[in-house]
Amino acid sequence: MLDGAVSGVALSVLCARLESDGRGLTSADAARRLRRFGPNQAVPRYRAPLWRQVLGRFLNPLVLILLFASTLSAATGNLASFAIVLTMVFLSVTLDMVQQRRAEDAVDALRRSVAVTVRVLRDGSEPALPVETLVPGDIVRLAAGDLVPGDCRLLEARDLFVNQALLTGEPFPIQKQVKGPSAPTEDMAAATDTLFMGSSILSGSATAILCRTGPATTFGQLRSSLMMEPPPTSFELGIRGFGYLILRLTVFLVLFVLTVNVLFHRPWLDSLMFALALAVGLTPELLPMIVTVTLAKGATRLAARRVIVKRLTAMHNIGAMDVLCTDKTGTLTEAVIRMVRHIDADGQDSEKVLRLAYLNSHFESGIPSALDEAILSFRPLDVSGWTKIDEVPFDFERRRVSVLVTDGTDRLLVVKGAPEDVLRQSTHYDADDKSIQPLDPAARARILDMFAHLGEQGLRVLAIAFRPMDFSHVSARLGDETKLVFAGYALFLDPPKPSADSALRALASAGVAVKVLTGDNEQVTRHICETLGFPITGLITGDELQAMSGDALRARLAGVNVFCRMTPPQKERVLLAYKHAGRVVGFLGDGINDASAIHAADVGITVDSGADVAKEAAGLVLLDHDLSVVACAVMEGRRTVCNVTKYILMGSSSNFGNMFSMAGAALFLPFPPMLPTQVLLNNLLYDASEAGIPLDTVDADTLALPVRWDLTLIQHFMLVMGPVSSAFDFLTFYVLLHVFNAGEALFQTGWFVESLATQVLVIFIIRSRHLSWRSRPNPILAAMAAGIAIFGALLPLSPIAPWFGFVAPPAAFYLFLVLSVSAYLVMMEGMKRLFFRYIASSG
Ligand SMILES: Nc1ncnc2c1ncn2[C@@H]1O[C@H](COP(=O)(O)OP(=O)(O)OP(=O)(O)O)[C@@H](O)[C@H]1O
Ligand SMILES: [Mg+2]
Repeated sequence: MLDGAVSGVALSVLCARLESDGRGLTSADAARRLRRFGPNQAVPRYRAPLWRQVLGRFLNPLVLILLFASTLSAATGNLASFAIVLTMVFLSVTLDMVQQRRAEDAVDALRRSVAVTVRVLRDGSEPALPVETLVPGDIVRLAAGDLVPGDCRLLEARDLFVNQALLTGEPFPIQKQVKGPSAPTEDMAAATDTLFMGSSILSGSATAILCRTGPATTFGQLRSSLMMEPPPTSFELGIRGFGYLILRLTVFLVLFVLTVNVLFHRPWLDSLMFALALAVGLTPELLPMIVTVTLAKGATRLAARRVIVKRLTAMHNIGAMDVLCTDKTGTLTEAVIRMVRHIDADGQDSEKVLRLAYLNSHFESGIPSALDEAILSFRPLDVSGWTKIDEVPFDFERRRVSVLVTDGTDRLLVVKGAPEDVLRQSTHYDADDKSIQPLDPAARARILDMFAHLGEQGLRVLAIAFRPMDFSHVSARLGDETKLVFAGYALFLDPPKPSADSALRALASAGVAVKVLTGDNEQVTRHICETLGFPITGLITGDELQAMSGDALRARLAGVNVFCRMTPPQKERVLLAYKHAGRVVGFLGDGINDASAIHAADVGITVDSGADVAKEAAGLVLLDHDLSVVACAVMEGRRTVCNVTKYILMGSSSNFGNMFSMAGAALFLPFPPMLPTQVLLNNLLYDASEAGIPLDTVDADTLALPVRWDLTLIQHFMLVMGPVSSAFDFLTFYVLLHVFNAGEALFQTGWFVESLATQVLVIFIIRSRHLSWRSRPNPILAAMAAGIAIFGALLPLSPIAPWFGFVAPPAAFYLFLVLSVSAYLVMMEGMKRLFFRYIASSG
C-alpha cells in the first residue's frame, strides 16, 4: 500500500495504491504522509534531536572518564571537586550546544528562503510548495525549467521533453508521453511515461503523480551509493587534520604525565584526574562550534547583502577562489533584451522574418527565454489562423528550436537558432520574399559576413529559417531540420550593465581572475567586453576547444579569459581544466546549461531567478543578479577563514604551550602544578574568552588576496610559538618557587592566574600579522578577553576562592603578574613578526 512501482502498472491501479483520487491530497493527509515517508530530499539532511545531541557530547570518552574519576574522588570524600567538575562539564556542553544550534538554525532559515518550489494540488487549490514537503500521492504540475520533484508517473503531458543527464549522462532531450500500461520497467530509457527525480523539464508541460520521494527514488539511491556528494573541501580536511594532530599530542602528554606520576609513586587517582584535566584543556572541543558559528555569522552578514549561502563550506571556498567563471547575459549585460530589427538575406527589413520568428516563439513551449519574450513583445501579431502540430525543443548542443505549424493551406517547419548552426542546415535562402534561391558558397559567405558584422556592433543575432512540409508529416523530428530555407535574421540589443564595470575591477584587485564563459558568439562577446573595459587577453571558441587536446588547453588556460560558443559540457570542461591546474574555481550562471558546471565548481553560484537545476546545484544564491555582490562574498569568505585560523593559532601555540609546560612541571614539582578543577576552570574561562572571535575584524591587506587554508603554516606557528611560550612558563615557575617561595596552594594560584592571562591576552597579538596596536579588534572580543583575564586575577581574592583551592597571593605577586604578562606579550609580538617575515613567507 502507498508504494507503487513507478512504471508499468495501470494508472488506475497505481492511483489506488497511492490512495489518490486524482484530485490531489488534503493538507492533513499530506502531513500524515510526510511524517511517514520523511522529507523529500534525495540525501536526507539528518539532524539529531536535541536530547541526542546533548547525550552525544556527554558520551565523549574524555568527558566520561573525567566524570568517572571525579565520582571516585567524591567517594573518597572530595565532594567539592566532584560538584565543580560536574558544573563545568555541564556549562561548557550547553554553551557549545546553544551556540551551534543557533548558528545552524540561522543557516537553515537562509537555505529555506531560496528553496526550489513546485506547484502541487492540495485542498483543491494549486499552491507552490517547497519540494522537500512533497509526499507520495501528491499531484504536481510541471512546466519547462522545473526540476522533477520525485519519481512520478505522467497523468497528462504536452510536448514534454526532459533532460536526464544527471541520471543517465545523456545530454539530449528525451521525450516523455502518457501511455497505456506496459511491462514493469526500471529501465530509464524505456520508461517513457515516467519522470525521475533529478531530471529537468526542457519543454512542454505535464501533470504527474508522485510515487516515490526522497531517498526511495532512483536518484536518491544513486546518490547514496555513488557518493555524489561533493568531496570534503581543503578547509574541512584541514580542520580534520588539525583535530588529529592535537589528538596525538594529547594522548602523548597524558601518557607521559601518568608514567611520570607512577614512577614518582604519586597518588594515582589525583594523577589520573590531573592528566584528564590536561587532556580536556588540550582538546579543541570548541572547534566545531567556532567553525560553524564563524561561517554562519559570515552567512548572515551576506544575507544582508542579498546573497544566500546554501552550503556553509562554500564560504571557505569563496574566500580561497582565485578564478571566477561567469556567463554573460545578466551578469555583464542588463538582460533586458529588446528586438531591434528583423531583416532578410539582403539586410532589408522583412515582415516575413518577423512573422516566422513570432510563430516560432509563440508556439515553442521550452524554458521561457528572454529572446522569445523580446520577439513576442516587439509588436502583437495575429497568429490565430495557425495551429501547432509538433515541436523539436531547444537544446544547447543544437542551439536551435523548431515548431511544425499549419494554417490549413501551408505546413511549415519554422526554425530559429544560432546563425552558424541554422545556416549549416540550410540549402536555400529566401531572396526577396518570392523567389527561393540556392545557397551557393558566395551567398553563404555574404550572409555569414553580415552576421559577423552585426555582432561587431553588439547586436545579438538569431537566424530564422523554414521548410515547407507535406501534409503527411504529422510530427517533427530532429532529422527534419535539414534542407532549410534561410529567411533572415532577428536582431537584439542587450546593453552592457553599468555596474559590471566596477565589479570586474573589484574582483581583479581582489586577486580573482574573471573568465567569461558564454554560449553566445565571439563578436557580441568581444563588443560587450570592450564596452565594459574588460581587456580580452585571449579567446577560445567552442569549435577550437573541440579540436584541442587536454595539454593544449592547459597550456592556454592562463592567457585566455574569454570562451565563446560553449556548449554545457564544454563549460564544464573548461572549469575542470582550471580546477586541475590547482585553481579554486567559482562558476556563476543562471541557466540549465550552466548547472553541470555549477555543480562541478568549488563555488557554484546562481541567481534566485535562475533555473531550478542551477539553484539546486549551487552553494551560493544571489537574490539580485549582480556581479558586485560576488566581490562582497569573496571578502566575507576570506574573513571567516581568517577568524577560524585565529582560533586555531591560539589553541596551537599559547594554550598548547601552557598544557605542555604543565606536563613538564609534573616532572620536577613535588605537587601537581594545578589542581584538576583549576585546570578545568582555566580551560572554561579560556574558551569563553574566545567566543567573540567570529565577530572579529580582519586586516584589509590580509583580505586583499585569496585566503587558502594552510595547515603547514599552522604547524610551523605551533612549533615556533609553543616552545617560546613554554620557556616563558618555566621562568614563571622559577620565580614563583624561588622568589615568592610558594608552597603548593600559592604556586597553583599564581600559575592559574598567570597562565590564564597569557593565554587569553595573546589574542591581541595573534589576531593580526602586523604591529598589534595598529589593528583594531572587535570591541566585544577585546572586552571579553580583557574582562576574563582580570576576572581570573581577582578570583583568588574572592570569597569563592577556597572552592577551587586558591589562596590570596601577596601584593608583590600582582606587580610581578603585570610585568611578566607584559614581557610575555612583547616577546610574542616580536616572535610573531619574525615568524611572518622569515618563516611563513619562505613557505
Ligand atoms: N530561445 C531561443 N531560440 C533560439 N535560439 C536560441 C534561444 N536561446 C538561445 N539560443 C541560441 O543558443 C545560443 C546560446 O544560448 P545563450 O546565449 O543563452 O547561452 P549562454 O551560455 O546561456 O549565454 P550567456 O553567457 O549569455 O548566458 C544563443 O547564442 C542563441 O544562438
Ligand atoms: Mg545564460
